[in-house]
Amino acid sequence: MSRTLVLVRHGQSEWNLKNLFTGWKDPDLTEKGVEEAKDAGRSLKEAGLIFDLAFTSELSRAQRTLALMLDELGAPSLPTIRNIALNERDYGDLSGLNKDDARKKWGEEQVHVWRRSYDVPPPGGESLKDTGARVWPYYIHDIQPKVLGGGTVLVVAHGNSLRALVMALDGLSGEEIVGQEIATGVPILYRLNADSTVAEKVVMEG
Ligand SMILES: O=C(O)[C@@H](CO)OP(=O)(O)O
Repeated sequence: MSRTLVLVRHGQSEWNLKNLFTGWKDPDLTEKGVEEAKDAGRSLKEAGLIFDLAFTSELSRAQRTLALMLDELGAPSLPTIRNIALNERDYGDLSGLNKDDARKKWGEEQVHVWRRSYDVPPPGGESLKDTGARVWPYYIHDIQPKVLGGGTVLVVAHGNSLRALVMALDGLSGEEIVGQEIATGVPILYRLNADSTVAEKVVMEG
């Protein structure tokens, strides 16, 4: 019984590089992002992981990261399910704005609250709690059964959609999640017990 779940944030995007709030906007990966995706695929291959199924969002940066990883894993036609529930948090009116310009306009602290707090939404967008309210049910109904059925499942998504998932898997509070960052292209491996609790977590850094 593998019961293995691997979470990967997409590689660096053009808008990560330009320091823009991205949310549901759809920029491509940078060259560095392409390399990060390939490295993630290679390290999972070296670790001997053989996936049964992959999930990703409706956004190109995650889909392209997944495709690059699957090429490295030698599994380019792995069954893949795309769902909007795994999309990045909707950044609302901040989408497309430069993060430093936003800090100048609204102040460092307010921007940090919008970016990392649990339940304060950015103007016109989703809080992490709102994001979790779509990510977690999707995990429970669609992803978790595949893992508990004994599968090895890959999820390639986004910084905040994965923060919402990690918060629930790790049992973190609204205060604890503030300090959690998900690095681009660094696989986070969970092995689950039969009762769905986490048996082991490994962050596969370089
Ligand atoms: O802009 C975004 O959509 C996210 C992820 O890149 O940014 P932040 O890290 O500020 O939540």
